[in-house]
Amino acid sequence: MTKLAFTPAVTLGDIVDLERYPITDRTDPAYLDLVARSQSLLGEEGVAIFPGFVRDEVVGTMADQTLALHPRMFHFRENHTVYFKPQDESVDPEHPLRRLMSTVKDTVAYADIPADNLIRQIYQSDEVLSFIRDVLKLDVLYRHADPLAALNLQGFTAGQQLGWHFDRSDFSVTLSLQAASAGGDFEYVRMLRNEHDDCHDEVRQFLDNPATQKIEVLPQVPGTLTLFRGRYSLHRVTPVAGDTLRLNAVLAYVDQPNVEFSDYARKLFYGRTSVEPLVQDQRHSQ
Ligand SMILES: O=C(O)CCC(=O)C(=O)O
Ligand SMILES: [Fe+2]
Repeated sequence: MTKLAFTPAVTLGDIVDLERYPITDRTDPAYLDLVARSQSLLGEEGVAIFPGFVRDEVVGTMADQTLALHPRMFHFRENHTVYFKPQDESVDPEHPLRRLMSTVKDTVAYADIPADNLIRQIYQSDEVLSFIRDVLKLDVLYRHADPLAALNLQGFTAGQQLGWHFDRSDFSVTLSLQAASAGGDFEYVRMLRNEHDDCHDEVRQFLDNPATQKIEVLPQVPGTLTLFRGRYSLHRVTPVAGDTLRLNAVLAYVDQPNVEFSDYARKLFYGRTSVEPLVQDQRHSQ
């Protein structure tokens, strides 16, 4: 794959395939058609994917820039319930309110992503923000204001994974940068709970025997932008195998301005509460 050397004059059109995704003109009939199709996909399937959103020759550079940060990533390891609620010790051990899933991944906080990383250009783009807002049918959408959580890069090495969970947010936006040689697929079960019911019985049945539900799979194709509604659809990233890391970016957008993480959440996800970089020893301490 040819690599694009970084120059400060790189424009959005050098990075995003604007012929395929004409997001710079929100009155273009092709744009309106793209948004309408994506809105119905997201409504019906809970997911809308945009393959080739980032041009092939650029995504390799983004993967290299991410890989260069790997030694500085925070090693995140947490056992959690699928609901991310504290374990309920009063129910039996196999109950989903007590059963623990394992998540292990390496993360780069926003503050640690160098200014010349091309992923910043996508996150800072107002055109990308408006496109996502239009597909989500929202009147307003903001970049996350947290200096650590706004934009993250993730790396999954062999054995690392994201355990089954429901998101605490209505939607997520991710960009795949590199696929693992094996594993690292995104799997989901559509609408396994709903607004009114956490569906403990169905979730328990599924965890006991995954064949009780239809599992859909999104293989990771570099350059693909994914919008996913994960609050009610159970999902995970399967354990990575082999030497090639699964790399992606998580772009955090919210429907309110000035949203920041609590100190507790910062410490949990990034190992620190301030924007100052971690000292080496703390990064891979677990
Ligand atoms: O890495 C991914 O593809 C999904 C991430 C995810 O589900 C999450 O961060 O909640
Ligand atoms: Fe998730």
